[in-house]
Amino acid sequence: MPDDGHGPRRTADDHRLAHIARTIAEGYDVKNPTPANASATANGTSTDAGTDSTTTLADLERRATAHRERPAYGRDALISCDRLVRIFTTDGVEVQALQGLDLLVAEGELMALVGASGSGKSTLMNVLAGLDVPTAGRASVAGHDLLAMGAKERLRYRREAVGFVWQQTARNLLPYLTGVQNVALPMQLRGTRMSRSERGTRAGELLELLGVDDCRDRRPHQMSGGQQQRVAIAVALANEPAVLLADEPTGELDSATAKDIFAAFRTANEELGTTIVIVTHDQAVADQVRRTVAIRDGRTSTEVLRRTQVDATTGEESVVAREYAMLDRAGRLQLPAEYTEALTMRDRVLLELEQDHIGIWPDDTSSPSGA
Ligand SMILES: Nc1ncnc2c1ncn2[C@@H]1O[C@H](COP(=O)(O)OP(=O)(O)OP(=O)(O)O)[C@@H](O)[C@H]1O
Repeated sequence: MPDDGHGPRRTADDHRLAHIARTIAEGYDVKNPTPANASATANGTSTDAGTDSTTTLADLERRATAHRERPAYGRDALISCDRLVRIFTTDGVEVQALQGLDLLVAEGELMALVGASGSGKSTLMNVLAGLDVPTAGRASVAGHDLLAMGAKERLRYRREAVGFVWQQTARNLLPYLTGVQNVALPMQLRGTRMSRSERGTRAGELLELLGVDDCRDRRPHQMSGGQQQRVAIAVALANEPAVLLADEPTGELDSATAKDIFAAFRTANEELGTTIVIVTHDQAVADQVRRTVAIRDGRTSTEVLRRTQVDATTGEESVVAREYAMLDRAGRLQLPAEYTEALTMRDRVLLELEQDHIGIWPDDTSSPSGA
């Protein structure tokens, strides 16, 4: 570019170049760099749109097109949470219960959510259940935008798209109705064209599927805690929701009963194809699902995936579990506390890109020998 001593003079092409760069930077989410148009530093901050002196106009146009045409985040997922934030304000004090949480759940999954007390699990479940509205971010379930729903759609969403089972058995069932009446009630409230006897038949079938047909004519106080929870699952499934949410459904039960309840969720998942998300503290429950996502400080932090492996020589089956750390769209990675503590990693770490992995070392410049 010619410089006449009054600063660089811009040609028409330069203006076009600058315009395209702006388009990329604007349409392009700086928190969401892709290798094609930005890079992430070790602490997760992103650089600009990645232009340098060798970038040509054609490069920029290609990047702008690629950005426009990239598939939307979570497009194929049944549940999609995109940088979800929920801030509670009580007496002027702010609590960030969800701090940019990302989560995708595919249709037909049965997954567990775990995390320390106060990590944000119930807050997330309340958002997914349509009972609470996030402060920022995006969330959609079965095509419903949870931030944009009006009151009418929200009510319909809660009646038809999701079913929930709470920890407190008493919260799930109406005490003066029998098992079959409890299950038939959501169908009645939904206003389906089913006749009373059709509703009764479907309710009976669900109770049978979940192994509690003997609770048909009993009121909740005549059922055990485990039976109440299985009837509660039938209630939650009454309107064939796309998603079943359960917040500590085995929390009030002994471990043998908890196992039965989990088996009932598995039946619902396998027989009806319902997508199920279960919050649990119970490691035995978490161990029985293919995918367990851990939440830490209002964000998804690690994920355990289990798969069945068959020994080639003996033919024996075993379950192999692998733990993964979540890499968010800004390139941020939350390292497990036990790893960072074991190597006294704090504040800053050294990164090195290898051919098939990234090495992470403690910052040796902060030690006297490295200074
Ligand atoms: N309505 C509310 N008002 C103010 N703060 C809240 C509210 N609900 C939740 N919080 C706060 O948000 C944070 C996350 O709470 P949440 O109930 O989601 O955690 P959790 O992981 O479900 O915990 P637990 O396992 O104990 O149920 C906590 O610090 C909690 O005190």
